[in-house]
Amino acid sequence: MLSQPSENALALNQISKTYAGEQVLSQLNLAVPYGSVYAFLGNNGEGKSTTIRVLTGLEAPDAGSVTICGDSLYAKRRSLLSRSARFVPDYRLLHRLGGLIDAPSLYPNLTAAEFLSIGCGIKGLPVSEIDRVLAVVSLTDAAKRLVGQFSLGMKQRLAIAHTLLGDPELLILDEPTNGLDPSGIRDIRQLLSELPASTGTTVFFSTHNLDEVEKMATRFAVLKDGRIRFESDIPSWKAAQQFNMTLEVGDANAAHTVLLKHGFQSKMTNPNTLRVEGLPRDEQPRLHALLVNEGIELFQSYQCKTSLEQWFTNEHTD
Ligand SMILES: Nc1ncnc2c1ncn2[C@@H]1O[C@H](COP(=O)(O)OP(=O)(O)OP(=O)(O)O)[C@@H](O)[C@H]1O
Repeated sequence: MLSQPSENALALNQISKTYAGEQVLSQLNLAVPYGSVYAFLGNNGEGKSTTIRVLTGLEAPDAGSVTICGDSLYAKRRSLLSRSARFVPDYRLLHRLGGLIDAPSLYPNLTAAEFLSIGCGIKGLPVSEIDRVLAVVSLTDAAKRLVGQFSLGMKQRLAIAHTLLGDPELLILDEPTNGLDPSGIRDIRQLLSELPASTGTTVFFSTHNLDEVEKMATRFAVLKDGRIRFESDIPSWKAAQQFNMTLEVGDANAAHTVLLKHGFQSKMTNPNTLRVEGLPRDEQPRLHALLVNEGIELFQSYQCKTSLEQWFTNEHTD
C-alpha cells in the first residue's frame, strides 16, 4: 500500500555513488516540491546523469535514500548468493514517474498513435490515453503521421508524450533540449514549463545551460563536486543576481559623470560605450531613467551573458 504524498514529489537524502574509486556523488541532498519545474544544473561530468539513473531506479546508490511521492524507492536486500546487502528499487513505485533518459527510441515506420499504443499495451492503459498525451504535447494533428517524418523537436515531444502515458506524478528528463534547433528548444521549454498546470505533473530536468533554467524552471539546484552547492527559487535568485551591462550612449564621458554622481561605478570602453559591472537587477530601471532624465542619448543597453561556470565562480566560491 502506497502512503500519502509528502510535500515533495522527489527527495534525495545523503546519496553517495562511486565508480571505480572515483566519488561522483557525495552525500547529496535534494528536495523537489510538488508542482515545481525543477532544474538540476551542473557542468559536463559533474554527475547529473548518474543522479538521474539513481533516482529512476536504473542504478543503485552506494548509500542514501530516494523518496518518490513520499515512498522509499530503495530497500536494502541481502542477496541469495552472497552475504552482502545491496539496494534494490521498489518497481511498484516506478509507475508514479515518467523518465526520459538519453535519446528516445522511436519507431520510424509507425505513426505517432501506433507508437503510443505500444506503450498503452505494455502499461495496460486504455487507448484514450493516446489522444490525451498527444494533446498535452500539441501533436494531435500529427497522430497519423509516420514518426520517421517528424522533426527532432516533434520526436522529442512524442517521447515526452510516451513518458506521460498513465499520468505520472513526476517526470524526470536528462537534458531534454539537447540537440534541438531553436524552435524545437522553444517548444520543449514551453511544454515543460506548462506541465504542472496542465497535467499536475512535477518536472525535474537536468541541464548544463543557465539560460534554460531562467526560461523554464521554478526552482533550481547546482551540482558541483558531487554535492548541491546552491539551491533557490527563480524569483529570489533573479532578485539577488548582479549583471554586467554595456551601455551605448551619445557621450560616454557625460554618462559616466552622471552615473558617478548617483553612486554607480562605470568604465568607459570607447567614446560611446560604458560598462557597468555588478549591477543588481532592481537597479537597472533607475540607471536607465537617470541617464535619460539627464539628457544622455541612450541607444542601447544590454546584459552580458554569464555562463554557469562564470556565475558560479563569481558568486559562490567557498
Ligand atoms: N558507468 C560508469 N562507469 C564509470 N564511470 C562513470 C560511469 N557513469 C559515469 N561515470 C563517471 O561519472 C562522472 C559523472 O558522469 P555523468 O554522466 O553522471 O555526468 P553528467 O553531469 O551527466 O555529464 P554530461 O553533462 O556530460 O552528461 C564522470 O566522470 C563519468 O566519467
